[in-house]
Amino acid sequence: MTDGLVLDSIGHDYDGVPVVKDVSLQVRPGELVCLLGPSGCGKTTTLRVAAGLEAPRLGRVILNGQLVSGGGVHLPPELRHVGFLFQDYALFPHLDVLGNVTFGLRSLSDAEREARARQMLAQVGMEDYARAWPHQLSGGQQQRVALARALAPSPSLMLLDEPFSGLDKRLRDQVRDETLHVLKSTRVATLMVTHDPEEAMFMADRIAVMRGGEIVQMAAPEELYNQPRNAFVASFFGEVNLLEGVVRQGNVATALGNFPAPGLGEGTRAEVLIRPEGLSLSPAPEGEAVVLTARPLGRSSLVHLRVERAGMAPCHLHSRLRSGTAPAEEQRVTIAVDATKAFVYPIPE
Ligand SMILES: Nc1ncnc2c1ncn2[C@@H]1O[C@H](COP(=O)(O)OP(=O)(O)OP(=O)(O)O)[C@@H](O)[C@H]1O
Repeated sequence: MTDGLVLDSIGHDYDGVPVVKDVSLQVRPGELVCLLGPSGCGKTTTLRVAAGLEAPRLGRVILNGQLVSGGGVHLPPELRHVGFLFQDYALFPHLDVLGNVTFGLRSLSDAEREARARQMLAQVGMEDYARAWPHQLSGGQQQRVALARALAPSPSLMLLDEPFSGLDKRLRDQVRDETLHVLKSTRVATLMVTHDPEEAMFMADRIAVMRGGEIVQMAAPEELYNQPRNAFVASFFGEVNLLEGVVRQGNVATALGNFPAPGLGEGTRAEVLIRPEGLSLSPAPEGEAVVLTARPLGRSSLVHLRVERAGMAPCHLHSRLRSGTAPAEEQRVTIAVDATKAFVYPIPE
């Protein structure tokens, strides 16, 4: 038996238009997995399938070893033992905080319900607000109560859909941090939808990057950043410099020199993506690049470069350097490339 959530070859469409295509993933107890991708790529539909709000057209959903969707079975959400946290926290306005958190604890005695609810409120730092009304709470406080309410029945799976997008930036960072710690301490399996790569990297043990209804790559954040499978994933996780060329004898020739292109055939058009922090600069009167501007951005500086190499079209690149180490404007420099921050992919025909 596999604990946690298993989505096995899920396919779903609306009015005959496929929006989720052959999605398989697993979320283990104690693990937080993010579905990440641009608007309309099928993240929410995948989450709704896991919740039981949609019956998938293809594939199976298995929760703690029990088949809950597929093969003629479809268990409704209320029988799945799943906790929800969505963007609009939707606390019940006619119940106070304690009433909201005890709401889902039907099978316990009154005293047990209250004890459990108070325990959950303490876990999210809201024990002093048990008798407050939702409208008296800030957005962040409402979100914490919603988290306590969702976790109170000890669900076997938590589903979060853009849960922080209604909060302003400073509050969002704080609530995100608290939510991560509470989820981790309860060891509940969690599947979360976000379109924000930074948020996914902050929250997730593993991220499933989606595009056009499919999972393009699923891995730990570090692996996605350092070993992206294609140009879409590489550029989704941060700025990249883009150079193009044609493969000759196993290399792509660019304005920054040759890059190995293992596995790509002679004459293949290829793109080289290099993260700005992968370009380091040394002042040199005969250098191939000139500094256009250098902008301090807190801990780092972003240097704009114009690269001129004989026989190649000039190109504009960005280098990100430790603050205080940027060369002066109009300085000539040579560029060294950190090969671990450069990625070569064939350009699709
Ligand atoms: N109930 C529905 N009926 C018809 N089409 C729908 C329905 N729900 C979603 N869609 C469409 O299915 C596609 C996938 O939507 P989904 O909400 O799963 O994507 P998403 O990645 O979560 O995007 P977003 O971040 O914008 O919510 C979109 O093209 C959307 O317009």
